[in-house]
Amino acid sequence: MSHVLGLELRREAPPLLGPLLSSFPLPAGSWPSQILRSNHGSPSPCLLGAPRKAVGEMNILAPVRRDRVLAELPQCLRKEAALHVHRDFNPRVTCACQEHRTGTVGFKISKVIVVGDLSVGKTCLINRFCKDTFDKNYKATIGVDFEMERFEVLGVPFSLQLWDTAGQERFKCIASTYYRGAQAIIIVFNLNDVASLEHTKQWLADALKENDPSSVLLFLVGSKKDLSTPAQYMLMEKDALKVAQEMKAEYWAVSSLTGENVREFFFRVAALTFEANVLAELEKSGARRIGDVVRINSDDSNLYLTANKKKPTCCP
Ligand SMILES: Nc1nc2c(ncn2[C@@H]2O[C@H](COP(=O)(O)OP(=O)(O)OP(=O)(O)O)[C@@H](O)[C@H]2O)c(=O)[nH]1
Ligand SMILES: [Mg+2]
Repeated sequence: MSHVLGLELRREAPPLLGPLLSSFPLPAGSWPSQILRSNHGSPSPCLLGAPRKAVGEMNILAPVRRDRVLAELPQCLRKEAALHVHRDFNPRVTCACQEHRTGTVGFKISKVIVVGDLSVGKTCLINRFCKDTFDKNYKATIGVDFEMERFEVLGVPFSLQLWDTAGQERFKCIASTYYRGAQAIIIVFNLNDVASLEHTKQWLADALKENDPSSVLLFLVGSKKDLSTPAQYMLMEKDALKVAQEMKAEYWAVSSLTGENVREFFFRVAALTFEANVLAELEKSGARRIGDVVRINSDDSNLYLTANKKKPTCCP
């Protein structure tokens, strides 16, 4: 155990999770073990002794919920700012799943970090998807929190660990120590606050310092859509699409209050992370054919991450 700025951290995963987490990167072996929140946007010392949410409590081995099963590729929101616009999963991925050649995918936890200004709605977004709840009162995240969400993609079990980070400047140093090893970065801004959109570039730069920009998947998410009129939304969307294109991120607009696009968005994150993971496994295992290259940062204006469109040899 150790204490970082008053937060108690467990240094080892429980034995049961050891093999599952062996490939899961964490800074210095640390695990956050509790959610610390205040009721008015500031830390409350009385909460420091609150019951801990241990890693062992994560619902990692429970059966996959029926509504977390993905048989088809969920589509992007806007073709102008999408990671790719293919209608279906990469055929090599579909084929590998049918033939049970997905390597460690299915036993691996993919790390997704959620960053953005304070109060943009990161925690509410995660809670809407994972718990189907919405809290209208602002409770600042202190440091980091996480939720585990299990999926079944093309018949293969797949888990996302969603890391909810603090947007408040004073907690940023704690949160940033958890950026490392992300497979996807979700940068959230408030659709009703243009400054929060401008700040997304800095959030991305900070998150990329700890990650490999060539392999991480980026999502730019506008929150609180329910608070914009259609006209206001259209104006903001124009700017947001531009920023997303510059970042090579996939653009989404959501409301955690109404639930609009929340499920669709996280399904898309799960599907694209899964697809990238299986392709990486195939590459590692040597199944990849010479010349069948995954291009990152493609010149194709719509496709930031795209695979060679030639038919694979393993499928008809
Ligand atoms: N109307 C509306 N309010 C929202 C929505 N999402 C979040 N909020 C409100 O915005 C406030 C901040 O939400 P949080 O999710 O706590 O924000 P956060 O980004 O996690 O903030 P930090 O933890 O400080 O970084 C809360 O009062 C929420 O109720 C939304 O979709 N619509
Ligand atoms: Mg929060």
